[in-house]
Amino acid sequence: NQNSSDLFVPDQVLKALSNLGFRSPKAIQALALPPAIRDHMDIVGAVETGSGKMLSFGIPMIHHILEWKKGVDENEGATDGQTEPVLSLKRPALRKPQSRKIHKSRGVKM
Ligand SMILES: Nc1ncnc2c1ncn2[C@@H]1O[C@H](COP(=O)(O)OP(=O)(O)OP(=O)(O)O)[C@@H](O)[C@H]1O
Repeated sequence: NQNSSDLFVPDQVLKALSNLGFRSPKAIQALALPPAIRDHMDIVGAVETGSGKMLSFGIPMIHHILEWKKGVDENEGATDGQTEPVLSLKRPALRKPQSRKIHKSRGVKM
């Protein structure tokens, strides 16, 4: 099993995942996370239901939001000329417990 720390997942997200009992990535996550997080690539992945797709795109989204937030904080709150991330999930995805818990632990409003 590949360790989650090899996947370029931010430390605070790793901690949140560990608190949820997620200690090693599912196959789709191990494949999708490095190119999505490190290389900012767009990914198309097809695996059967329940294989872990949600966090394959959810974790890179959180990573990009944290990067954006860091930029805003460093500019003392100024957002001029910056793009604000908008997270839009369909209802079934929002109902998933890992969505709520990860966002809550990072203080991101949903
Ligand atoms: N790395 C992980 N370790 C342990 N459990 C995980 C991990 N990633 C996801 N899970 C759990 O596996 C289950 C299925 O994951 P998920 O909902 O992301 O699959 P999915 O492929 O998005 O499914 P669907 O196609 O139905 O949307 C969930 O209960 C989720 O909490």
